[in-house]
Amino acid sequence: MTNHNNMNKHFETLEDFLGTHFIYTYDNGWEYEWYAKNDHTVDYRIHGGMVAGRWVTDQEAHINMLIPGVYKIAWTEPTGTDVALDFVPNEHKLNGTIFFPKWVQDHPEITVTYQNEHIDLMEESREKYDTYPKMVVPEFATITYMGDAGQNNDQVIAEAPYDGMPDDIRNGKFYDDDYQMIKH
Ligand SMILES: C=Cc1ccc(O)cc1
Repeated sequence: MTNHNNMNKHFETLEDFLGTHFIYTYDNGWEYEWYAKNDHTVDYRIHGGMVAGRWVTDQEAHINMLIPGVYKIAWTEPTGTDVALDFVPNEHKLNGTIFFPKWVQDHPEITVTYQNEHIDLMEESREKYDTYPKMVVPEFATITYMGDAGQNNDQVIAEAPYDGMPDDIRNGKFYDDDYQMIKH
C-alpha cells in the first residue's frame, strides 16, 4: 500500500499544482479537503467548521499561478458563497477568504449535503433568504496532507466525509496505489 502523503513536494509551475489533493486546517479550527481537479475545476469536502459535512465536485473556478509556487483560486457557488484561496504550498500554508451570504450563516444545515444533487435547493434558498450582511471569514491555514492524485481523478472526492476520514487519508488507508478509493 502506498501512502500518497508527500509533504516534501516542491511546487514551481501550474502543472505542479494541478492534480494535487490537499487537507488543511484553518487557524479558526475549520478543516477542509480540496483538490485541484484541472485548470478550471475544483472538488472539496468539509471536515470541520460551520458547514462540516458539505461536499462538492466539479465546481468551476479560476486557477492562476501568481509567481512560481504561489497559486490563486477564486469561485462563486450556487449558494451565493464566494471563495478566494491563496496557496503557498512550499510553505505548507494558504490564506482563504470565504464570503458567506447571510442565509448560509442562518441555515448552514441546508448546505450540508452533496451539493451536486441539490443545486435547485441552493438556488431557491439564495432567493428565499437574506444575502446581507455577508459573513466574511479570512483565515490562514496549515496544510497537513499533499497527495499527487493526477488531474480529473473522480475517486479523490467521491463520498461523504466521516469522522476520521482525514486521518485515514493522511495515514495512507484511503486510496490504493493508483489513487482509487479503497472500499471501507
Ligand atoms: C466554501 C468552500 C470552500 C472550499 C475550500 C476552502 O478552503 C474554503 C471554502
